[in-house]
Amino acid sequence: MTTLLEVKNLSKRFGGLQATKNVSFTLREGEIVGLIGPNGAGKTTLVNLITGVLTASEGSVVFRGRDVTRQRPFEAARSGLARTFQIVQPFPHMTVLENVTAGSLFAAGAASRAQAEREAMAHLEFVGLGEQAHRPASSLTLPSRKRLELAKSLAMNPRVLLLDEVNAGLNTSEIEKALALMRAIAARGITILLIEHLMKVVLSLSQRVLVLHHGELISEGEPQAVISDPRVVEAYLGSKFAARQQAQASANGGTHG
Ligand SMILES: Nc1ncnc2c1ncn2[C@@H]1O[C@H](COP(=O)(O)OP(=O)(O)OP(=O)(O)O)[C@@H](O)[C@H]1O
Repeated sequence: MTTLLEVKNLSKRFGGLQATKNVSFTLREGEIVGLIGPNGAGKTTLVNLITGVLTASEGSVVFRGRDVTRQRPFEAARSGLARTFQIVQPFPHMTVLENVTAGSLFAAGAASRAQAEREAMAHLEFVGLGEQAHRPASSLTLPSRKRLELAKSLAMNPRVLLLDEVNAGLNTSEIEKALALMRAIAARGITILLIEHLMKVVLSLSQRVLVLHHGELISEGEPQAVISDPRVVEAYLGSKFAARQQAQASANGGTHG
């Protein structure tokens, strides 16, 4: 699998606070990689560094073979590195459709406003917001705003999509729909880095998982190996989660064996 994104020794200090420290990892074409860790671990900071919202104190980001460490957010988006924001901020007075159309026009792929609108509508249908296209963005519920955020980033025609807690606040049936949506995005060939607190989502989607703690990458690998890593259990998952997983694994083993 081709390496798309290479993060090398990325560090960010805010005054005396080390938000990320020497973080290195790669994303390969077509992968879904989960990024987990406790609150304040540095996950959003990492996404901000990769997309040029923040400038790294040290380290580099290479995207499709090009050093993009110093690129600005709009350059990152146009180059195929799109992201969602944890705090969703649509243009409230614009309709849902207008919000996404702005993304299509900005990505410069659209030849005209009419084409941008057609593309935007397709993205809205894809994320399940087709029927709300003509409502003001401010009238959407939080889960729908998260879907709008997703449609806006898809309008950039990304190669890599960095998703920052797009599933927060969803109920059980909405989570099932969200899982299907993430899979459909991956099936389009888009590589996904998924910041996510819902372990059910992380475990069902990710081929690999990265774990940040106090700004450092403390574990990386296949999901099952990562969640049984004692450092991850101690720093993030807790012993109750580990015990539940173990019980579930032996129950499944019993069924199949
Ligand atoms: N602009 C900033 N200025 C100063 N400190 C910051 C800034 N942004 C983040 N931090 C600090 O950096 C650390 C990492 O924060 P970050 O938001 O990246 O964590 P996170 O893993 O995304 O957390 P959460 O799961 O709560 O979203 C925190 O201690 C946070 O307070």
